[in-house]
Amino acid sequence: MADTSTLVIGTRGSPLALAQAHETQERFAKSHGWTPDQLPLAVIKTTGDAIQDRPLSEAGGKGLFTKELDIALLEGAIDLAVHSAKDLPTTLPEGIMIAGYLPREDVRDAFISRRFKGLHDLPSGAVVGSASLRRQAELRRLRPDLNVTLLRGNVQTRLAKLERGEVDATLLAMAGLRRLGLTEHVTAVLETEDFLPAVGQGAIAITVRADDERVMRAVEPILDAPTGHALAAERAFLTILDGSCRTPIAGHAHLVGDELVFRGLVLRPDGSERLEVSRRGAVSEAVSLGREAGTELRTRMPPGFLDA
Ligand SMILES: NCc1[nH]cc(CCC(=O)O)c1CC(=O)O
Repeated sequence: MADTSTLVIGTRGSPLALAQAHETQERFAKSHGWTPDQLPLAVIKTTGDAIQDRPLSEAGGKGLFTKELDIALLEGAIDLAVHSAKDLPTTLPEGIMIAGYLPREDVRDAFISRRFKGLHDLPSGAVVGSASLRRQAELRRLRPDLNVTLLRGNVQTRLAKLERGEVDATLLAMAGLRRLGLTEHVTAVLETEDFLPAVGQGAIAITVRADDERVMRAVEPILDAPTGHALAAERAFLTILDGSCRTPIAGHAHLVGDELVFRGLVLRPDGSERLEVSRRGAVSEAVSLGREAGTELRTRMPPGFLDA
């Protein structure tokens, strides 16, 4: 391994992943005065990057974006990995842990269209593309008259498909658009009350080797505690419901004063049914709060809901 003042950052190669890795370097520069050459980037291609034609839920789920980075961490080729928290599986491989999260970006989803001002201005039959089961199901629930289709690719690819007229509208995370400097494309921002984000949306997770205290100590000053509390609740909620990665699930926690306020929901993929839960509690209870919310939804779900 390199000397004590060098850490190799592992990242995927997509423009968003690179922006997140650069943000991590900048936060190290601010808090430690480290220059980018002390934090070299190792760009690692993941299985998920190669799959463009199918929903990832069908191809094998979230681990597709993390497996190669996990291996690089465990082999010592990198010292930390930078991920969109939203894309991290609930269970990580033995020997790897989440050190924490950078301060969260905007958690909301954006509505993007060239011709229509908002979700409710879309004419019946309009084509709305998304790769997210959660967004597809919420769209179908709010507007059963729309033609909701699969739209894959990275953020830029999706915007290009929209420009070419392949779809009338799409939804993307504000966080990614902000980090890429692409907010000029946003037509309307969907408030969390109306359109609940995915668990982890807007947060950047840093993973490390579970036994590497040197790296953990170095990373600690750039981590954000409020984001950590929110993510603890959200990920605990997801863990309880994660029976199938084909289930549309949303969950969001945030601090109000020193209290954690959480909302979560599950939907049938066709949008015909939607179950919602909310909880408030102390930050110290973040994990049990998330678990209880998940358990409540499980008990309220009709048989077969998760397999629909
Ligand atoms: N699954 C793709 C993905 N993973 C993270 C983001 C955006 C950034 C974030 O949510 O933190 C996106 C694109 C999107 O949902 O628009």
